[in-house]
Amino acid sequence: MLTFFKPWRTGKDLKEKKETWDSAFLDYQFSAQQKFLMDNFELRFECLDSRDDYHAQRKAQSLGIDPSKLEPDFDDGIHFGPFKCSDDSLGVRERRRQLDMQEMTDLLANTGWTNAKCDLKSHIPASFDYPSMSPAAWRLEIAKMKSNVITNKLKENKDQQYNFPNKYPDQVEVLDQHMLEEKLRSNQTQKLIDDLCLEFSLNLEQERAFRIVANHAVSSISDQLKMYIGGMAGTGKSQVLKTLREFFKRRLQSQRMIVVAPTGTAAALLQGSTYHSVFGINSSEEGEFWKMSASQICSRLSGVDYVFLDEVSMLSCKDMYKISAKIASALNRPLLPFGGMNMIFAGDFAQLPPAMGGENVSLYSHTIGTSSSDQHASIGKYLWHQINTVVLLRKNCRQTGSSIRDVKFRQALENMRYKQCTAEDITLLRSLISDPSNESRSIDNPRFRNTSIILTYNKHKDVANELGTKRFAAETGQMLADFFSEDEEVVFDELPSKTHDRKRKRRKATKHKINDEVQQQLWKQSPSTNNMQIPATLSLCKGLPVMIRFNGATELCITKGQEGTVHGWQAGKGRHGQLVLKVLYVKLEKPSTDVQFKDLPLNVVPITPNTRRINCKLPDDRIIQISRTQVEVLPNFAMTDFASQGKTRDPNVVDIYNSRDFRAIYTALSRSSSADGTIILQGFNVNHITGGVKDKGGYRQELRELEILNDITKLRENRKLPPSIIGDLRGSLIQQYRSHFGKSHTPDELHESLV
Ligand SMILES: Nc1ncnc2c1ncn2[C@@H]1O[C@H](COP(=O)(O)OP(=O)(O)OP(=O)(O)O)[C@@H](O)[C@H]1O
Repeated sequence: MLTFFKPWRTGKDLKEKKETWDSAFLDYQFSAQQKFLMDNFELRFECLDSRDDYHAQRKAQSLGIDPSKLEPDFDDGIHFGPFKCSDDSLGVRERRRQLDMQEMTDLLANTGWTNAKCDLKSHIPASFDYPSMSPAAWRLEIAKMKSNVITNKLKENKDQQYNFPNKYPDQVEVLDQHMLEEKLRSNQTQKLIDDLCLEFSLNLEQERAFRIVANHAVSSISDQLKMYIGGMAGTGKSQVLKTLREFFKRRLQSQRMIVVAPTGTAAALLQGSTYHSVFGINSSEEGEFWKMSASQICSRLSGVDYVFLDEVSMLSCKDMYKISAKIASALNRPLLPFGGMNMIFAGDFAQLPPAMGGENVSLYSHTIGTSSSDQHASIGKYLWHQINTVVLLRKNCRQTGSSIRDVKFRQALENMRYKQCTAEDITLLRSLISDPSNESRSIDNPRFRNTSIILTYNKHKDVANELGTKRFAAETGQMLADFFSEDEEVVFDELPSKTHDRKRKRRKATKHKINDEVQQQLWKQSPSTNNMQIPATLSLCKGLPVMIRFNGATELCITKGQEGTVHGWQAGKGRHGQLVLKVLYVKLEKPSTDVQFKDLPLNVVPITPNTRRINCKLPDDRIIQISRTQVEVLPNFAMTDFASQGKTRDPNVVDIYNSRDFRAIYTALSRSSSADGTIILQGFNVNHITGGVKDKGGYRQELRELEILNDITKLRENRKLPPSIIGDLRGSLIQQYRSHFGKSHTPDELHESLV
């Protein structure tokens, strides 16, 4: 403070040789203004603490916790002191959570869903002699197999690679005989494109989307492709992807296209990877923490010309920026959007927005770009507006039934996208609600009772999983084995009361054994009480349906969202003498590719425990940070709407009573392929699906603009695009379109609620 406020040229001006700093400080007469400034010196650090609190609140929100009830010291454990916990001090939030869970328990019990009445003994796998390998040895084996798959892929890529003419004009390139044979090849290629359209029975729009990419891929000089394939759920966006994959495969160029998605579940469905793992982007929600250099990403992108990113609605503007920046830095082309890589985005904006931040951070958010606070998000939105080729698919290939109810169901879903359900739609949707008095339309019907339920909150998922597990054990005549987590308390160093350094110090953390009383409390807590949903206690039996909850090795289908059943396990004793899982063997359900581990049956994979640092809620509402070691799987009797996005499910059981808005309801219901294959567990909020999207400015504008871009793309493909409509950006294209066709002109297929 003296150096700041006392005039000085040498140290002696500040204090005499024998004087202490303290006495020099006390002797100096600071002015009132200086004292005021000194009082506020800690302001910055207080702001940083507030920022951390805010982040913690947002995290809590994602856990379904009311942030207004958060204690001010919800941070990272620093204020926490030694753990103490007592049963009789239930916190407000915990009490409410338990009430909510009880409601769901009662609801399921009243429908008869919890009663054991089938004989499922055939679901128990035969006993098997597992190789006696430690978890570490299995981890090594997984790493080895994963690296083999990657090496083989790279080798295949190298063998298949041949030089394509340079895509960038004004650059000289030596062409070989290979290029002279191009004409012959181009005829063969056109035949291949035609054949594939027939083989995959592509409809008109699907074919248009496929041809745009395929022709781009065979053209010797093409601009960077920046494309979006949209359309309502089930219109076959993934089908176009399948056709493209086959196209590249038949041309021995599989390496040219990679497929990525924002979540492990979506990626697993497409046999792709999360974009985090491919581009080395960290994500706490997906539990992915990558340290990848630009050269590593570059080697991953070697030979890749197309990136297909599905479920784009779940991407935030910031995510878009990160993806572009990573690709540009890996390819060393910082001046080009996405580093010049051809990008194909697919998805439906009527489905769920990003999990963290929702609509406000989505690609169509109206608030992004209006403040200077988040430039990355603004750049991300600008990048999204670089997409100038749009194909909107119209024909619903999922709900294809021709019965009157199916036609009505399709219409209701179509109207739901625009929050414009009619009275007739509501009547139809009400007829889908589970009816205990009608055996065929009850959730207790054998057709529906063994299907996992799509719902909104993780706490409700916990209830369904717990009750479903008990029921399954009873129906298979097995005892449940409880496997407990190994937890350690994470204690942070105290921060000095005054920070002299401008730089904020990172607090060191040390791990300590948790006392038995608190450990018992933690083991009773359900998975949704921690931010990564790692179960404290896993109750398992053989054949039990489970879902893998971490991205271990996408190449071996050990991916977050992959479904399977328990095949067997190796157990041991933990620090508290409790039963712990050493290895869980999971039989994969419909894996995207067969996985064969040595000495294990086909598609049985070993899952070993992971150690993660998590925020865990105690019954008295305090949030503590612990380090938990556990096998990351959960029973699969329910899943959240986020996990369901992209799936086709028949039958489809949904609980949309708590859905946040029309997009969540639409996502859950549109998984189904027929009206009769759909059961709604309880009622729904009619206001969520009626009233139109007039108040959803960004969403409405996005849909309108995509329709115009779709029209422009169609005109361009048919060579009917007026020459005045040129450009590379959404804004200018739409402006020229409007000035050519008139401001009030709208594409023919624009939904009436968007007019
Ligand atoms: N041209 C087609 N011919 C026959 N079946 C098709 C066709 N296109 C798609 N399907 C089928 O329709 C269903 C839905 O298709 P798909 O999953 O590709 O839709 P989507 O648009 O990606 O859906 P979502 O938005 O929900 O992810 C799938 O079962 C798929 O096999």
